Amino acid sequence: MRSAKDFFAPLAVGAPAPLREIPARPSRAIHFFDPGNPKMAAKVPDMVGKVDVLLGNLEDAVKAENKETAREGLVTIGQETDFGPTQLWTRINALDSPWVLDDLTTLVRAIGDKLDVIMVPKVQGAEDIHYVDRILAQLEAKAGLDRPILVHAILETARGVANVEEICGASPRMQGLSLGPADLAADRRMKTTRVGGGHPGYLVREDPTDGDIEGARSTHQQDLWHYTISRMVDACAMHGIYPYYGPFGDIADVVACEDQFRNAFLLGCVGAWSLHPKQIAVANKVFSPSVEDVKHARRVIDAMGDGTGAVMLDGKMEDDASVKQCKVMVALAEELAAIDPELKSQYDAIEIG
Ligand SMILES: CC(C)(COP(=O)(O)OP(=O)(O)OC[C@H]1O[C@@H](n2cnc3c(N)ncnc32)[C@H](O)[C@@H]1OP(=O)(O)O)[C@@H](O)C(=O)NCCC(=O)NCCSC(=O)C[C@H](O)C(=O)O
Ligand SMILES: [Mg+2]
Repeated sequence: MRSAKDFFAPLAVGAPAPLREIPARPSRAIHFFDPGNPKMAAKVPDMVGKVDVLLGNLEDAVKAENKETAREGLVTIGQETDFGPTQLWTRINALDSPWVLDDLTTLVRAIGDKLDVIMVPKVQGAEDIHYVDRILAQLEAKAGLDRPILVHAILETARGVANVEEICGASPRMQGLSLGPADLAADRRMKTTRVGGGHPGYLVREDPTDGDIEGARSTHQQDLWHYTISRMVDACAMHGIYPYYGPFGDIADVVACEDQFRNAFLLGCVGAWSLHPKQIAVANKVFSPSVEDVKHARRVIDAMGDGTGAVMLDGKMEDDASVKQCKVMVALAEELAAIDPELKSQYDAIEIG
């Protein structure tokens, strides 16, 4: 068993000290690109400043024969690009794959100073995070880095979901969790064939009228991911890290994508993956509090004075607990306004009278 104090010490001589708090950096869209695909790579410089996170993907969706090209492509992009306010993340190959060791050793040495977060796929338990944690400390020491690279786990196996709390608390490097609905569905033997989103067969039907089971009865599609996202949100909140919805594979259906992202936002997620440039705008919209919500939150905070007691506002009771929710909303709006001038002007224009 480790002492709590062990978490304050680097895991390798010369490695940077672990962080005590994970910074709340805007990450509404984690935009995936294949660094070995010349067309996608060419679009990266223009995306800087327009998306919160650019993620060079090395794992699934990159063909086995292109793994080295993708890794080298990411090194070139990392070295040649000024990322400004945009974070640079990567998704490495799975820990049991033949590529992961080279992914880590190459990337930390070559672009460790640019990499903010390493996303680790198919994390099963704390042992996977401990493995990455120690290797990263050794590589950071060797590369002379002065800040730790953070780690993000994808929850995409039944074992990972069962161990979600210990995964989140396994290292001070843990930045957050994403749902990996496609791999998770396969691992759970769910009978779906999609990458995220709903399914028309997963529904509840209204009770029959007068026992007429053949009569017209409305149905309501349910959210396949509600349970997993809720578990992720609780585990992340408990450990002071951040939950994300993962991919929505139906690129053409931006309407359903927006709905799925919004469900995640309302439940507590801070962002989602974008697989195609058109999904960036969807995520940026959904994961930014609306002007109406920020206005209402500011009115409640204003009406609540020192934040204690109870008041009536627009016929509704507000108290210590509702003001706390409003502060979450306003704090997020302020973080986003700091990097998004358009949002800032919208929020600044709010009059709370
Ligand atoms: C989904 C795609 C294969 C679609 O690509 P394409 O058919 O080329 O789309 P378009 O013709 O509409 O593209 C228009 C132009 O935009 C460029 N493009 C497309 N996608 C991106 C991108 N992500 N970043 C940058 N640029 C992009 C195209 O090259 C076109 O350029 P041009 O011809 O010059 O105009 C493709 O979007 C794609 O591969 N996306 C990424 C897929 C991915 O990363 N998948 C892995 C994540 S999901 C996952 O792993 C599952 C998860 O782990 C789980 O278990 O659930
Ligand atoms: Mg996956």
